[in-house]
Order: sequence, then structure tokens, then C-alpha cells
Amino acid sequence: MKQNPYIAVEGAIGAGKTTLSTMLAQRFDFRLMKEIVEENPFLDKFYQNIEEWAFQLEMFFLCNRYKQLGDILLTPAGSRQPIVSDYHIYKNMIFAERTLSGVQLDKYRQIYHLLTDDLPKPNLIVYIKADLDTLLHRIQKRGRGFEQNFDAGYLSQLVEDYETAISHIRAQEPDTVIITIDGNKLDFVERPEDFEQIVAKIKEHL
Ligand SMILES: Nc1ncnc2c1ncn2[C@@H]1O[C@H](COP(=O)(O)OP(=O)(O)OP(=O)(O)O)[C@@H](O)[C@H]1O
Ligand SMILES: Nc1nc(=O)c2ncn([C@H]3C[C@H](O)[C@@H](CO)O3)c2[nH]1
Repeated sequence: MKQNPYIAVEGAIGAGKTTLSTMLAQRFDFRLMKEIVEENPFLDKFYQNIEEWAFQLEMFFLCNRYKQLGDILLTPAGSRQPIVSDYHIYKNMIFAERTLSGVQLDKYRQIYHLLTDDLPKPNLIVYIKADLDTLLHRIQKRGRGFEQNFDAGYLSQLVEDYETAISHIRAQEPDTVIITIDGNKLDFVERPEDFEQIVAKIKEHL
């Protein structure tokens, strides 16, 4: 990856995407793209009643990510700053396949492809793989109000969905470098040497 570095950090809820991408942006002096969380009007309602609010929430995430990525990525590649993002656009499909069904899922899929098929994809994905206990612990520690009565079953399914999705991307986008890091063992928050290990792996591909 010599031109236009574009890194996406991925992993299930609470894996450490925002934390790690913020640290990487600072280290490499890349532009940071973070998704909107606090201003999302549907998250609170969604966690209280997933079936009722899923379509509005997934559409909100899709439109926001499309706007954010499109504004930056659909500019001429030569003039683009290197980027690190705390999500991959495919994240929309990972969640939508889990939360939507029937006609809503069909319509969502169509809109997803219409909006995102021509967006440039990241050339490197850092996939933070962590197990359910680690994620639940971190979500609890972070203490967001709307995540406090978190359904462990939902998260457990998402952990599996992420595994499937990463395999899918590996097969569909063979040019994308995927670096998997062990989110249970590596503590890039507390241990600088763990962060350096991740930085060194990324540098091999920059
Ligand atoms: N490797 C780690 N070791 C210890 N704590 C971590 C690690 N990664 C993240 N944390 C902590 O876990 C919490 C969740 O991290 P963060 O918000 O970065 O996750 P996220 O993947 O962006 O979450 P979300 O999917 O909700 O957007 C934070 O409190 C963060 O400080
Ligand atoms: N349903 C659904 N679809 C998404 O695309 C999506 N992206 C993030 N999230 C949830 C996870 C965290 O609680 C919180 C912050 O990441 O928002 C999502 N939920």
C-alpha cells in the first residue's frame, strides 16, 4: 500500500475501534474519521425495542457513513489525505443482516449497494477480534446509558457475524490487507508496547 493509505479499524461493539483508530491517526498523522454516536437520535430507542427501531437506525447509520465517507473519498485520489476510520462501510450490512428481515432487509440491501458500491474501499483493515466476555466487560466499563441493559445474545451473534464478514471481505477483496489483532490479550490502552506491536505490523504495509 504505497499510495493513498486508507485504514479501517473494525471489530464488534466495544472492541476498541474508536480508541485504536484515534491512537493510530495521531501516530501516523492521518485524518481521523469517527462515526457519530452521541447525536444519534435512534440508538436509545433501538436498544429498548430492536424490532421497532431497527430500520430507522440502520438507515441513519447508512446515510451518515455514506455522507462522511463520500465527502472525503469521492474527491480526486491524488489530493486525498491518508485516512484512518473507526469503521468499514460493510459494517452497515453486518448489522442490518442481523437486525432487519423481509421487505425491509431487501430494500435496505438495494439502498446500501446504490450508495456504497462506488466508494473506494480501505486498503488495510485492522480487525480487533475479542470474545464476548471481554466485550461485555468493556461496554460495562465505558458506561454508556443506552448500552447498560445490553443483550449478551445479540452481542454474541454479532461476534460470529463479524467473523463471517471478515472472511467474506477476505474472499471478495483479495487486495485488502487484513491485520487481525487479539483484542483479549493486547491492551493498547494500558501497555505502550502492545500499541507499538500493532504500529509495527501496519508499517509493514504502508
Ligand atoms: N485493548 C483494550 N484494552 C483495554 N481496554 C480497552 C481496549 N480497547 C478498548 N478499551 C476500552 O474499552 C472501551 C470501548 O472502547 P471503544 O469505545 O474504543 O470501542 P469501540 O469498538 O469503538 O466501540 P463501539 O463499537 O461501541 O463504537 C473504552 O472504555 C476503552 O477505553
Ligand atoms: N444496529 C446498529 N447498526 C449499526 O450500523 C451500528 N453501528 C454502531 N452501532 C451501535 C453499537 C454501539 O452500541 C453504538 C456505537 O458504535 O452503536 C450500530 N448498531
